[in-house]
Amino acid sequence: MKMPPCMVWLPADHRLLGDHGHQMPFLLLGDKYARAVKVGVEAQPVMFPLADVGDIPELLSMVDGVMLTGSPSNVHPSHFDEEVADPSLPLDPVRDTLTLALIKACVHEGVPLLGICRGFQEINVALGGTLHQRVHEVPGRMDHREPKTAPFEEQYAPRHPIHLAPGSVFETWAGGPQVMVNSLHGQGIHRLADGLEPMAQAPDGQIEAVAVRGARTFAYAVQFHPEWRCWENPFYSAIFAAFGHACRQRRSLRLQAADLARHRPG
Ligand SMILES: N[C@@H](CCC(=O)NCCCC(=O)O)C(=O)O
Repeated sequence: MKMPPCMVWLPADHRLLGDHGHQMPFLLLGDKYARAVKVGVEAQPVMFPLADVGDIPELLSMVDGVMLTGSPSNVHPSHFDEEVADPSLPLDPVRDTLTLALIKACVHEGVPLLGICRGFQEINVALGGTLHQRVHEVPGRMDHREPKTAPFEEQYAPRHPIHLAPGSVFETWAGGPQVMVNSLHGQGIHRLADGLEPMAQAPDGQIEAVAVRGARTFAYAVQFHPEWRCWENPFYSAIFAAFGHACRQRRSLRLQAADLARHRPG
């Protein structure tokens, strides 16, 4: 019997699109994230448009993993008891409401979870941590933002090294103690949530990868963008391959549970 594809949930961004003053709300998912799931994870990306917090238990029972994508929008600072530092930057409160609850559910239920950039920041905030709203204005920190007017190949090019926790899976995936990564973020971890363990740091000390302490399955997040042409980068592709392995493990358990339920008498 052909196994059904692994299903990975990528929550949508919410943006107003349009011109001439007429804008409509859209639900968006970046192609490169969906493609990284398709090619790197070998799974089917699903978005569940308009999903809300009450839908999480049922929708989680239908998927094998959750991937929280990057986004130009920032996590609303009210979630870490701050005022908005730069009102010119986009926010996405609808996404915040869903993802912050979804993260807790994934950790509680043991659903494989991968956070990328904004997703990395959401995981830290959901578990009680805080963010620098403008890393580049923090004394001693580099400017981690991308050159916005440069071609995408330059924006997503390797920008700085990260030093990996000795003996960690990240060191294994990288094949050594440090590796170059891209960098496209203005926000970053300030206070690390107690439930997270740092896995990598930039030369200026900025945390660049974390693991959920005591997780029963894959539960990692990265500040950089491994989805960018992941099939061309052994480190990036190793992250998605490990995520895919965890998703397939969950799929087997899910299908076994469904089979038992079907054959349960009465
Ligand atoms: N807005 C946050 C997160 C930055 C982020 O996710 N950048 C990527 C945006 C484009 C893409 O999806 O690749 C911050 O500024 O720190």
